[in-house]
Amino acid sequence: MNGRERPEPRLVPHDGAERLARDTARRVLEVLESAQDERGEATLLLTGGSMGTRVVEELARQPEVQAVDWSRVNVWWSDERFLPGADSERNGVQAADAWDDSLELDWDRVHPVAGSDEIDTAAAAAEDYREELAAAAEMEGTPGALPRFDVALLSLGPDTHVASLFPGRQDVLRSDRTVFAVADSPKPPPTRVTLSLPAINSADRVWLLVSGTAKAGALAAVRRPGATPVEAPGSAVRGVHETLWLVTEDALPGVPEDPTPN
Ligand SMILES: O=C(O)[C@H](O)[C@@H](O)[C@H](O)[C@H](O)COP(=O)(O)O
Repeated sequence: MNGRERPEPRLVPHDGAERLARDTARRVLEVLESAQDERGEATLLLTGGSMGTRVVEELARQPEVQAVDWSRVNVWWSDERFLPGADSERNGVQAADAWDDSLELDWDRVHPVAGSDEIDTAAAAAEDYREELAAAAEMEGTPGALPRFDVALLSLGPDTHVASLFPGRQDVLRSDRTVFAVADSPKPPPTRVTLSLPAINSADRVWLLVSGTAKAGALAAVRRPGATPVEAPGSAVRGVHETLWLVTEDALPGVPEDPTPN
């Protein structure tokens, strides 16, 4: 494999959403533990949506939770809904509500996107997040404008969107900024802040969660050979070292080509 090639996505079917959330939480814990063993800290890029939140809820329930030093875990979001900071529809607020207090984070290492009551516009919130990411990269000595993400969790939308990168929009292809504002989102609320596709794809591992029959069409679309990022943004996510499509069996139309039972 040369430096620019990335492994193809690996499809991992699961028997139901509960198993998917639990097994993903265990995978996350394993990655965080080995990142901390390697360099003393670990960095998680979280997603919004119901599946991302379920995975967060499951973390504290796994035996492996003890192996992670939560005070040395950095947390970022791949997208945020531009709403007041405490709004319960914010991805950061939903994750904080799902977070078990026994996992004692250092809140200085948790990086929510600025809320609409803290900063004037989504564009300004995006710029602020861009700067915060770049400052973290500089502090840890990672070249470029992004810190090292050990794992990016994403959840596939029914229209194939990931984070706030929606199909049919050219901003899916943006590479001029690591973070930008999104207007007129088809999924409410309309105004959002998102990491760009290349920023998400800078993660060592990208894991795409796909749960339920309602996502079957979207999964088929991202698996279609030749799918383009604009047609199906979920098809274009690739981690540097690993991409997993962590799916429930009911999102699969039939027997997968190369199933890796879990
Ligand atoms: O802010 C958001 O809504 C998201 O980050 C979005 O990309 C979400 O992750 C998907 O729409 C899947 O959401 P579900 O897991 O709820 O289906």
